[in-house]
This record gives sequence, C-alpha cells and structure tokens, in this order.
Amino acid sequence: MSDLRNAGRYYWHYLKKYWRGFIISTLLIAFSTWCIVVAPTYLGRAVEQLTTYLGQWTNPATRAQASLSPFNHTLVIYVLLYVGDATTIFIASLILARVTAYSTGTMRVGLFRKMQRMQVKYFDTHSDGDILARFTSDLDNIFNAMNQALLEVLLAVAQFVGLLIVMFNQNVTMAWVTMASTPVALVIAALVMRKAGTAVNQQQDDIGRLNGYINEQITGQKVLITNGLQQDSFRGFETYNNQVRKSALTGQIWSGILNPLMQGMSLLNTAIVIFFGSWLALNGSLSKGAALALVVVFVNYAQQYYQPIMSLTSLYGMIQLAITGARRIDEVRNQPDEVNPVAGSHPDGIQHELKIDQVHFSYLPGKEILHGVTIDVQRGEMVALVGPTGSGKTTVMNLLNRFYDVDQGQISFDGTDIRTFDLNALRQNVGIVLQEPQLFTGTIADNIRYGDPAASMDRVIDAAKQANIHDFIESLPDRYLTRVSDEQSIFSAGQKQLMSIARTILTNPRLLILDEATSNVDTVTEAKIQAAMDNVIQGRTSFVIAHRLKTILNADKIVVLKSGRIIEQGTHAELLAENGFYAELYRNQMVFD
Ligand SMILES: Nc1ncnc2c1ncn2[C@@H]1O[C@H](COP(=O)(O)OP(=O)(O)OP(=O)(O)O)[C@@H](O)[C@H]1O
Repeated sequence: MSDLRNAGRYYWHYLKKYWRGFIISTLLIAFSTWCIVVAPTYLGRAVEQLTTYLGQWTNPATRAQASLSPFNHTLVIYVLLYVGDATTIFIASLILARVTAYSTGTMRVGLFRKMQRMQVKYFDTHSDGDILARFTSDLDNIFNAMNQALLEVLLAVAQFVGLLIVMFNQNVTMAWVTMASTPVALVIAALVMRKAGTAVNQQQDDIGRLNGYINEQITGQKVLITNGLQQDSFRGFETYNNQVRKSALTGQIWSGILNPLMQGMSLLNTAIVIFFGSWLALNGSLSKGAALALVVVFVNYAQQYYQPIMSLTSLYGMIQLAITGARRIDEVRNQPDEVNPVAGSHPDGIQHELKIDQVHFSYLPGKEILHGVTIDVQRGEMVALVGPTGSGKTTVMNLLNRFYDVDQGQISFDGTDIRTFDLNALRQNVGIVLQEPQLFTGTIADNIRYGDPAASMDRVIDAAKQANIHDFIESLPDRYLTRVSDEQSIFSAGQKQLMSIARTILTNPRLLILDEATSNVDTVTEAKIQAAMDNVIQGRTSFVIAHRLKTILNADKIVVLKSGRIIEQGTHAELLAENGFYAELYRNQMVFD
C-alpha cells in the first residue's frame, strides 16, 4: 500500500500541472456517462410512441391523427445521445493523450536533471544498465499505463458514481444490499494486489539487473572474445533471463487472477440481490408486482456494479507496472543531491597552498580506505602520487574536487575548507584528465571545447597544439569538424588521452589532476603524452597519479601511499636516498624499462 501511496504522490507531482485538462476530461466523461445512462429511456419512449402510432394507424377512426413525428423526434435525440457520447469520449481521449505525452516527457526531463545533480556514489554503486532501465522500461510502462488506463479509470469512476446515484435514487435498502459484498471484494483485491505488487517490483528489479548484465557484456565484448568466454557469458545471461521470466510469470499470474476473482464476486453479488429481493417480495410491504420489478432492476444494477471494478482490475497488470515504475524512478528522485553550500564562496585558484589535512575516508561504512592522509602542496608545485594498486591514489583525487566528501580532517585551498566553496566554482578551478578519457557525440572541436562551449576556434586549435594532437586532427578529411562519439571513435587510446588533455588545457584550471595512462600506448604516443602533460602542468599546481615512475622524476614532491597511509614523502632524490619502498619500486621499473 505504501507503494500505491508513493505512486499517487509521484503522479500527482507531475499531473497537477494539467488539472485543467483533467477537469475538462472529467466533465466530458460525466457528460458521456449521462448520455449512456439516459439513452435507454429514450429508446423506451420511442418504442412506446411507435406502439401508439401503430395503434392509431391501424384504427380507421384514428388514422388521421396518427403521426410519426414524436417517434422521429425521440429517435433523433436517441442517436444524438450516442453521437454525443462517442464525440465527448474522443475529445477526452485526445486531451488525456496530450496530458500523458507531456507529463511523461516532464518525468524524463526530471529524471535526467536529477542524474546531473546526484552524487557520484550513486553511479559507482549502480550498473549503467539498471540506470538506463529506469529511463526506458520504467518510463515506457508509465507511458503505456497512462495512455491506456487514464481514460478507463476516469470512465470507470464516472460510471461507478453514476450507478451509485441511480441506485440510491431507486431504493436505498436494495442499494445497500447491492453494495454489501464490497468489503469482501476490497479485502480480496488488497491481498491479491499486495502479492502482485511484490512480484512486479521483483520483475522490474530483475529487468534492471538483466539490462546491467547485457550492458556489461556488450562493453566487455572484446575481453570475452579474447578469453573465449562466450559460453560463460551466455550462461550468465540465461541465469538473469530466467529470473526475469520467473518473476514476470509470477507477476502476471497475480495480476491476472484479480479479474476472474472480481467476476466471481459479481456473480455472488447478483445472487445476494436476487435472494434478498425475493425475500422482500415475499415478506416486505411492497406489492408483489412492484417488488418483482425492483428485483429485475437491481439484478441489472448488481451486474453493472462490478463492471467498473472489473475494467480496472483487467488493467491492473499494467497499472501495477506503472506503480513499480514510479517507485523505481522515485528511488532515484529521492537520492541525495551533491552537497552545495548556500551562497558558497568562489575560490580564487590556489594563491599559496593546498592542504590535505589528516583526511580519513571510507566509501562504505566501517571500511576505511584513507587513514589520516596529510599532504601539503605549495602553489605551482607538482605532486606525484605513487603506490601499489588499491592504495588509495584515485580516492585522493576523488576527494579533491568533491566527488566524495572526507569523513574526518579537511582539504583546503589557502586555508579555506573546499566544502565551503560553491561546488561549480570549485570544479571550475580543478581540471581532471582521467585514465579512461571520454568522448562525446559531436565534432572534434566540440569535444575539445566541452568545458567551455563558447571558446573560439583559435583557442581550440591552440589547446590541441599544446596537447600534441593538432597534426593528427589536421590529417583528417574534415579536420576539427570530424564527427566522433565514444563508441565510434577514430582515436587510439593514446590519442583519446591527448584529446582529454587538450580539453583540460582549454579550461585553464588552477589545480590539475592527471591520472596517468601511459601504460597501454606505444613509445611515440607515450612521448607525446609526456610532452603534453609537461605543457599542461607548467605553472599550475598539479597532482599526478603516476604508474610509470620515469614520468615523475621532476616532481616537487612524491607521495608514496600504501593501504591508505602515506609511508614515504619527498623528492625523487630524497626517496632514493631513503632506500625504502619507493627506491625498490623505482629499481624494479628501471629493470623492465
Ligand atoms: N566506489 C567505491 N566503493 C567502494 N570501494 C571502493 C570504491 N572505489 C575504490 N574503492 C576501494 O578503495 C580502495 C582504494 O582504491 P583506489 O581506486 O583509490 O586505488 P588506486 O591506488 O587508485 O588503485 P589503482 O592504481 O589500481 O588505480 C580499494 O580497496 C578499492 O577497492
């Protein structure tokens, strides 16, 4: 039930904007219900008028008075009522289709905007496929349900209310008798809906996991092929696919069982009405004829009474998917945003020093990764972070531009805690060249000016020259206007890295973080990357996460991390003289080089 409440809140949030459309549709639907309810009375009147006409016409004495015009008149009204019903339903469905298209469009925008505000932690802990499923399968389910069910729901409600009014107008006791089975039906419906809800939730979560798996297998296809793991990959797929099949089947069974159960309740209801009506005919104060007429009328109502409920339950599978979709999208909406201080100050680069002061940090509660790390960096200095894999180098980088916040201690620019800076302003001061650079769909020029879309072509070319990628770009037929995307990249891994360096150079950051990725490129490209890095580092305060020690020999400070602790710190010469961990690491690498 809490899912239902939350879904209600979720839909209200997006639909309240369209209240006018709803009111107009509701009025139109009320009018169409009135047409349908009133039409049979005109049919009865028409039959009565035709009988009168035939009686007069067959009698020579009255034949002159016989006229078909009252009958024709009634028949026209009867036809108009049905035309009115069809037209109003058509207009209402158009309005609701518009509401559906606009509101699901707004939901998509809301979800996308939320993604941009969310903490990096969410993306680190959820698979891309699962996140994508919320945009695709969940939003599609919501769209389908709204498209098909919204009109039906409004119609069913109007029909139900109309029927209650008519029943209570006719006979209050019989109206209560007709409604007597409602509590039992509600309890049954609530129980089944609960089961169906759990199953459909499971189904959507399983679909998210399946998508995540497929996404991972597509991304890692080359690794799979190289290692001959296609069969294992397929087995993994089968496991996830079977889970989806099982939960989808369970969901369908529970959702599908509701409609037959309500049909059974409808039959039971009719039996109750016949039984009580007959008792009333035999024992009540009404004349036998009137009581019998009442039974006939109410048997009719009893059958109609469950119609709206049944039409809602036949849509239940779809509605449940939409409720689950709302839950999964709401889950994202409820994720905490990045913490951005109100009226945060703007850092003016790093005038004197950057200090990482006694920093403790854990990604997961109780599993500390950094244990009191302290690093002092003077303006313009280059610091190299060195250490075995998993020692915490990338984690330090993650803290410097607040992908994550420290648990204890602080990071400060010129004595000011970076958590007090406006988040955007802080990030404008920090440039990062990631180990796995990303390209976006667009031209090469667009990709270089990604951080500053207004940058002139001259600045783009200048950045590309400094990054040593200009000559390659010039060799392409469309040069800077060549279209690229991350999947259809024309760049090698090393060239992609150079593109990423060009992008960072263009934004002119005060603090630079380079996650060095020279290990998987040829020596010529490596030299180019090294030269580009030297260009970009010049005159800036910088952190370099170094995997190849020969690239950091000139660093002002080399910080050696091991298991989240600093074990050595100094210049290359100092650390060699110390003859500790770094010296050994260096000697080992020199052997290979
Ligand atoms: N998002 C995350 N959630 C939980 N733990 C994480 C996360 N990212 C990293 N870790 C853990 O934090 C520790 C430090 O990881 P980190 O990526 O900082 O190491 P690193 O020194 O940069 O390694 P490498 O040289 O391999 O890049 C590792 O034990 C890792 O398992």
